[in-house]
Amino acid sequence: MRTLRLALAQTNSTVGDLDGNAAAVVEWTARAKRAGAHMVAFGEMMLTGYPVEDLVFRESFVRASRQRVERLASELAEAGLGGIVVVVGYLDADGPARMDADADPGVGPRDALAVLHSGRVVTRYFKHHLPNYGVFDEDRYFVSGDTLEVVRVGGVDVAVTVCEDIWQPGGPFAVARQAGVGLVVNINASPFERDKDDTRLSLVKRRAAEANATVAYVNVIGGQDELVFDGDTMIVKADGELVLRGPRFTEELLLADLTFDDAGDVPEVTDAAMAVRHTEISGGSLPLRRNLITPVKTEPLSDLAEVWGALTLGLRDYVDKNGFASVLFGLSGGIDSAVVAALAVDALGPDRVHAVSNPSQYSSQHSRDDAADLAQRTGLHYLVEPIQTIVDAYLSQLSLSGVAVENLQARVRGVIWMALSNQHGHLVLAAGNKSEYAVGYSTLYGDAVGGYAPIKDVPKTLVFELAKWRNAEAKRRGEVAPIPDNIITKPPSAELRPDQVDTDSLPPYEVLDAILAGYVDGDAGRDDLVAAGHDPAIVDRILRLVDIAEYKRRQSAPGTKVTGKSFGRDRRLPITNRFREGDSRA
Ligand SMILES: Nc1ncnc2c1ncn2[C@@H]1O[C@H](COP(=O)(O)OP(=O)(O)OC[C@H]2O[C@@H]([n+]3cccc(C(=O)O)c3)[C@H](O)[C@@H]2O)[C@@H](O)[C@H]1O
Ligand SMILES: Nc1ncnc2c1ncn2[C@@H]1O[C@H](COP(=O)(O)OP(=O)(O)OP(=O)(O)O)[C@@H](O)[C@H]1O
Ligand SMILES: NC(=O)CC[C@H](N)C(=O)O
Repeated sequence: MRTLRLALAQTNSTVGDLDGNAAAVVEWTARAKRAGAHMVAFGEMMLTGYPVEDLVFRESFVRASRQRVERLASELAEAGLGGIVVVVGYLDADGPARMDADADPGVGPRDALAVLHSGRVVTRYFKHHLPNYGVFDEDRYFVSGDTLEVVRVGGVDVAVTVCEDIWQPGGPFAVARQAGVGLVVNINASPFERDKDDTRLSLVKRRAAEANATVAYVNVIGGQDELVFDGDTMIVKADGELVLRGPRFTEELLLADLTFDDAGDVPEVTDAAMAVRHTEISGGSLPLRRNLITPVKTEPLSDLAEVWGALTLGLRDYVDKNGFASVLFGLSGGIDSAVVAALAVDALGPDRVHAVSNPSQYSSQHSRDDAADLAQRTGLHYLVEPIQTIVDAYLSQLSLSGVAVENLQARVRGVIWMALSNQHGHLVLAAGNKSEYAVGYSTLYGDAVGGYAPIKDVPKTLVFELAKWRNAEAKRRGEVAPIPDNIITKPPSAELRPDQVDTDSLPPYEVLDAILAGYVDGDAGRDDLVAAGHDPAIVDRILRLVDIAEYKRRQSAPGTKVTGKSFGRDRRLPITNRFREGDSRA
């Protein structure tokens, strides 16, 4: 029997920061070595960050990545870490991108993995299955690898694979079984989506059974524009036993001692879906420290806790990775900006959060009081900048009425936030939720301004649930609840005209969100929604609102994806579009 002490480094990388990411690999490898690990695996594209999008088309970037991985191998050896096997994701290419008309279809950019040892790149593996759905566009960028890489480490045969390789049957995992490997390492950049942890665990179990091997699944964490990576690193044995499960949303080095039969002679694999290449790093048993490793088994998070974790990490990383010291937003005393405030304080600490109350003649006293109360509870910086004199100055010059006057108020607020941003360098946050983005219920260049929209993918009904959950969480921890109860219980209102409430223009949010879940997230048609029991007149009205608001969404700030289908890359629709649901009915 052979024992391999495996380390899985669940780390946070930054797109384009090759030196910073390489330094993190050296630092975490040193930690793995101190813990007595023989092998350490990092996430997909750890060296470049993920996804690098059209940077793939720049030869200079590809070259920088290729050179950096070679240099990383020597830096590890220079740091006395050459004896540990390091598996790390990076961008490679063995030919020009396919957008080049003369490109050979068999070569091009590769979503690659390098195995580093003794100061050099011992071998490379190119991702076989390329995801090309939802937020992924890998057929645009990469050429699929066709060779499974097996490295022998301490007499154990280890196959290495990349992310999507584990999501599809019949690929590298089936070939790994034919190659008789003991362990399959799968390195990931798998973005968060509600309930994805349940999907992942059963997926890893299925692939472990398919490979008849232990599977080590390592995922990155961190925010990258609209995506947030949630970790959930795990090890599962061939029989489905869960050996280790890492935390969500935090960096962690996870360790396990894994026992295998001797690898013996290399089996000949013929007639497999992929070729198999073997590289021997060390055939003899590796020395094992006597200290016992008890692998971590993190308990799953509740649904709301994981959404909150994703939203705070997505916001924090957007702010930090883009170099902002602070954020600013309008705090109305309504539920949306209250939840954004609580998230921002959790993500950044109250000292980096600035909220502005901009009362107008229609702002109720309770909204002003609720905003001030929230500021006091959370300790964020709070400023009151009334807008009425500025609105009146516009109205004295322009003859406006109705929605134009409503929108003017929202726009004056937007101008104030952007002026404060320009003056003090705060990132402006847009407080709109997914239901509002869906139906266009926001003012362009008004409350929709901002560089980041933290709850853009959170339907209004979920905004309420999160507010209640966050307050209950505070109570459980013996802390002050951040959101005043009145904000949660009062009816939502834009307060842009006397006695306005959201239900003047929209159906109740429970009804709206159920229709949006079908139409936006599920791509259901009008007839499917009516057949599902929704009121036909409401369906017709909502679908029309969604269709004609495409132009607003296209101009909107990015925000953290938490649902199966977020606005943006997940859902791409033409702005100029005359198709209306129902038009094609016979
Ligand atoms: N296809 C297209 N492509 C490009 N631009 C297009 C366009 N169609 C209209 N436009 C432009 O967009 C303008 C209309 O958009 P916009 O100015 O935003 O105005 P609009 O959508 O007409 O009104 C904003 C709505 O949002 C509601 N609101 C505002 C603020 C906060 C809240 C809340 O509670 O969260 C709700 C408000 O009550 C009102 O119903 C047009 O005047 C035109 O300039
Ligand atoms: N009086 C105000 N002071 C500061 N910001 C405001 C004010 N009114 C609106 N805003 C900003 O405009 C955004 C949209 O306003 P709106 O009133 O629709 O949202 P809300 O008050 O957060 O939530 P809801 O009205 O849905 O309960 C707010 O989230 C807030 O950022
Ligand atoms: N980077 C990838 O290949 C990710 C795709 C995969 N289906 C996931 O969401 O985890």
